[in-house]
Amino acid sequence: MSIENISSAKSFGGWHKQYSHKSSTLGCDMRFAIYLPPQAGNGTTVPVMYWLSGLTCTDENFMQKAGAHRIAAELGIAIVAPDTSPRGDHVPDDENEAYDFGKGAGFYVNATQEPWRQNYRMYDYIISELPALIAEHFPVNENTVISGHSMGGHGALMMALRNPGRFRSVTAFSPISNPVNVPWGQKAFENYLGSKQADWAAYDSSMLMSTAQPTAFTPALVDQGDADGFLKDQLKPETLEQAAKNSGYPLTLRMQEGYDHSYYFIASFIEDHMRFHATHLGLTA
Ligand SMILES: N[C@@H](CCC(=O)N[C@@H](CS)C(=O)NCC(=O)O)C(=O)O
Repeated sequence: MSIENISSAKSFGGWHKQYSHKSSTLGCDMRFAIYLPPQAGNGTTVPVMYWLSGLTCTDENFMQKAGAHRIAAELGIAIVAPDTSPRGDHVPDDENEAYDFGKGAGFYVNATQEPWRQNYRMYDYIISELPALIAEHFPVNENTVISGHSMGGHGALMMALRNPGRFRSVTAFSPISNPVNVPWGQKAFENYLGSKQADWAAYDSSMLMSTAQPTAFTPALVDQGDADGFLKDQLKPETLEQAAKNSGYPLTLRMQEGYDHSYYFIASFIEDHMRFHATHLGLTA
């Protein structure tokens, strides 16, 4: 599978690079970004943190705003930031180009409904196609962790819950914790997955966590700002907390006083998240 480099910039002794490639899963050209820490290369492979962004984002928001390169360089962790949906003029979008559905809002699911199902297959893209591409082209090893924000926090938790043993640890900022019960999730799932709510459960972190078996536990850290304007209606961290209590899941959920939904919040705590991952990757945190 070939990839085309579209930008390179040295950062904290490592490299931030953007690539485009033809995605067979999504049926379109896609862009992703990778941060390679200075330890990567010359025979040395490094672990990877996948970062899943939220609504309206591309590969750029996290890389430009989170301030994660310094700590990734110190710990020796590569970061891969994919886009949040399929792209291109031939890819269907919300009829009103709404920010919360269609392009920029793939919700990390495999759509089953027309006209979305040909392109909107972000679950398979993140779980299968992209990691294979990263392993083929970059000095990374199989040790993988996953994090995300909001829609991407839902994506990160859901992917860790559905793939026991795949990720050493998972963290999320302000995740959409119970998408089947909030407007963002209901709009996306109804369109992508159809009106049968039973088909939505496989993508709901709270439902998955509530019944998780101890053999399938992945250590999880979630931060949520208590001044987040989306907290009450869209995010529902209390549902995730209850789910963890039900199954005994190793979830640490921290309410952070005064923080909102923005990248200022992410930048304030990303170091904690990366050190949490480093501990579970067996690196010096
Ligand atoms: N009302 C906002 C909702 C979208 C939003 O808050 N997106 C979050 C993720 S859910 C984000 O990361 N935005 C991009 C950024 O802050 O760089 C908008 O229309 O942009």
